[in-house]
Amino acid sequence: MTIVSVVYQSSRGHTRALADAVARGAASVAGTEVRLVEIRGEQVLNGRWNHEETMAQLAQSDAIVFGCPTYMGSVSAIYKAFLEKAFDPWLQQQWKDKIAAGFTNSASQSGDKLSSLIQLSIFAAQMGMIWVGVGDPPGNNWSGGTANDVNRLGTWLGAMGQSNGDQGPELAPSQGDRITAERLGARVAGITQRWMGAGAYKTERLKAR
Ligand SMILES: Cc1cc2nc3c(=O)[nH]c(=O)nc-3n(C[C@H](O)[C@H](O)[C@H](O)COP(=O)(O)O)c2cc1C
Repeated sequence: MTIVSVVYQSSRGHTRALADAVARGAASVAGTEVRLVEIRGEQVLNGRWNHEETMAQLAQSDAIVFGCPTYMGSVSAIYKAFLEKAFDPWLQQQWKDKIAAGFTNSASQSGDKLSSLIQLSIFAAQMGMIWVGVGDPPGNNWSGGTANDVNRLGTWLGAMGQSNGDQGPELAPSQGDRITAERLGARVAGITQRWMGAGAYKTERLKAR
């Protein structure tokens, strides 16, 4: 079994919906154990995040998928406090060569969400991890497109979700965003199996048009 952890923070539930989708996708790959881990505000004390059980779980993981809402154009403060705790495993290069990926969610179509994915990917690079992006072509970029298209926000560094501020997580993010996150989870799990020598990974190709 390879272990994929999805470690996320969510205040209103939209990012949780994406985390659930990533976990669902990873679990669809046979031989993968998925761990869904929530970073919580009450775990931050005097500006420092800590939760030993979470850190122990992450140390055991072959892949870690990071996700949080975009707040003021960057990762949420609670999540940043968690990222800073990773200075401890960094000292022993504990997460080096684990597979990594990321996702974020915000209210605006852009909302400067890319900034959060850049932040997460730089973090993963600092940790010596191997970053996996979204492997899907863009959707919703033509007259017949809809928010239910796969990769409807046209992003590759990580998965994005857009959630209207007046809708709860039962409605937002869109089905397209959820499917994109699910497919990222499956991609991470498959690549992790190949990386760990535990299984084959078949690259999807598109037919010539
Ligand atoms: C403090 C704060 C800052 C925010 N900053 C942004 C932002 O920069 N861009 C954006 O599009 N939405 C922004 N939002 C909206 C949230 O990203 C959005 O409500 C998101 O769905 C919250 O995710 P959650 O439901 O997982 O908590 C902000 C919300 C809050 C509370």
